[in-house]
Amino acid sequence: MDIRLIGGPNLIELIENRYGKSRVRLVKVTRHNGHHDLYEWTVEVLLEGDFDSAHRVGDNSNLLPTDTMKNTVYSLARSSSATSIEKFAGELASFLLERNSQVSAVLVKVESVLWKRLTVDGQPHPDSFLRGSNERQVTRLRLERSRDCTINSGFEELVVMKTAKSGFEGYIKDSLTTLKETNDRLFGTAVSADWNYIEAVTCGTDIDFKALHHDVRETMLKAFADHESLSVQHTLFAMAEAALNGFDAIEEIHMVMPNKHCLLVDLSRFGQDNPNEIFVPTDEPHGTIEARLRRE
Ligand SMILES: O=c1[nH]c(=O)c2[nH]c(=O)[nH]c2[nH]1
Repeated sequence: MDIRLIGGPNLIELIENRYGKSRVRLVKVTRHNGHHDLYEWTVEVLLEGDFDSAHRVGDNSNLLPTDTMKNTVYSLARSSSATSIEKFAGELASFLLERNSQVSAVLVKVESVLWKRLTVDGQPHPDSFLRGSNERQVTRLRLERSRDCTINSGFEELVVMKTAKSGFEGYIKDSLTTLKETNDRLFGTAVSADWNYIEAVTCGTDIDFKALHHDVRETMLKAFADHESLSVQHTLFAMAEAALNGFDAIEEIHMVMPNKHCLLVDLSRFGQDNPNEIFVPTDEPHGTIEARLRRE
């Protein structure tokens, strides 16, 4: 079959487009009397709207430069009193919608790395901080001109390990199976979870997003720790189920849990036993377990 087209030019439809600035990084210090607060955020801002003529004929008259969007992030960070990434994302989206009639929707993603206050001589230090881990809080907010708003929040790379109550047995065995069944293995993972807030939360003005995030995370961690795990899939479900049962504010959760294998070292070559004490942690290859859950 000849798949080349013959005939004249076609009418081409621009089905979808958005543009903006990514990886806008900022550190903000809020100087209170007696102590400072520290935030490190990475922001992405994308606009959707009437940009047909820019793509079709190079008419830039409807384009707000992405450079201006970057400046808007910094300027708003200075004037805003938002302490949660959700509030800041909402303010940024509203600001851009109000000033740009050609824009139909604004998408803002904010990632926050975790700076913890240093404890010195048993006391929280007023102005020194510790970068704990690579865990990030993330929010993705979409604000439409109609004022419809969706907020998806969560965390990435929350690294955890269980040294008991984890096994993997009863799986398919075929001619290529080498994995040994076990009812006692290490279960290490870097959890990424994101959840959608219900409309009442998204539109609420006095929602404490930081407290909500903290409580959802704690609930998931407790489920991880307490779970009698028959597989990563089993524990992922238990963690998401605990969050969905614990928080009416959440309607759907998406989770990714890589299985960071720890392989038992064979010490019999040295005449030693190895009762599940010495392992080799491996980065690659790793299992990938992913699911999306919601309340029925
Ligand atoms: O919890 C697990 N789930 C799997 O699907 C799987 N596959 C595998 O090789 N090990 C594991 N562990």
